[in-house]
Amino acid sequence: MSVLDEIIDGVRADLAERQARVSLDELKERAAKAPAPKDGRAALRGDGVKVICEVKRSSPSKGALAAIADPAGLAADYEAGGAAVISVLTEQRRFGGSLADLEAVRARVDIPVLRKDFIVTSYQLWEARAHGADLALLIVAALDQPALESLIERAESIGLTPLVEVHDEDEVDRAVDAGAKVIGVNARDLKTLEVDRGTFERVAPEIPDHIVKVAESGVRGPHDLIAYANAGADAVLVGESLVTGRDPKAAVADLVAAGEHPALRHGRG
Ligand SMILES: O=P(O)(O)OC[C@@H](O)[C@@H](O)c1c[nH]c2ccccc12
Repeated sequence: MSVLDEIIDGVRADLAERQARVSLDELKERAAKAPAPKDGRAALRGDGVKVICEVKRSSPSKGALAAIADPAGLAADYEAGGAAVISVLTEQRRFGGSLADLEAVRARVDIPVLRKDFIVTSYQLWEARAHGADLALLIVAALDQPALESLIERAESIGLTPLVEVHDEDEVDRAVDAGAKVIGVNARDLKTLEVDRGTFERVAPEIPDHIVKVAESGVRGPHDLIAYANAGADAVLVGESLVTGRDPKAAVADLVAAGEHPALRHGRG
């Protein structure tokens, strides 16, 4: 059994417990009262490389990364540093996240917020919207093709922008066929947890121009952002190096400044 399968087993168990407590109708009522969704796709493409900053306490590969007593305060620092989108991990067992974190971040920042989790049913999309998310991650490796298609469609109908995550060329084809408009290439293989920073450069040429391209994982600082930008990334998603660093706001500002360098704009689509 791969790490991804193990994570999803845990996610399904926690999900069953929440479904027993909160009905879908209740979630839909809460979603109707949530702040109107912001355009996640528009936030990720424009002048310069956009930076998605993640609230991440732990990871399956490294265990505890940072205590993060105040996730909303961290998100506010990210926003002040120039982040385009905040990613909030809500998976509990391996990443130490929660829907409470999502809601706290939503209440504090004005930029779009991404629910980062292992989404396998539309119930989780309603949860995302009910707690104020504007985007939701859908991981191709975790879903069969009919499920991927229907979750993309459902996310859009709820007002969420799906960020569809891939790790190789075959998954790009599946994402494109399913109608993805924003694709994230994860440098980390969720089945083995290995990071290969060459993944984006290899896989991105398969992604059609009209689709927004996000390079995920492994960004240690501006040099990694520049490498991803030169390989065609519209945006990068950064977690670990921000939560483990001393000054997240300054670190984000350095990334944003690197991504706004005029030399990078040439040739990006
Ligand atoms: O901490 P990093 O290497 O900066 O990576 C962030 C993000 O890409 C990573 O957390 C991630 C990418 N895809 C995921 C899917 C599930 C959980 C986590 C992730």
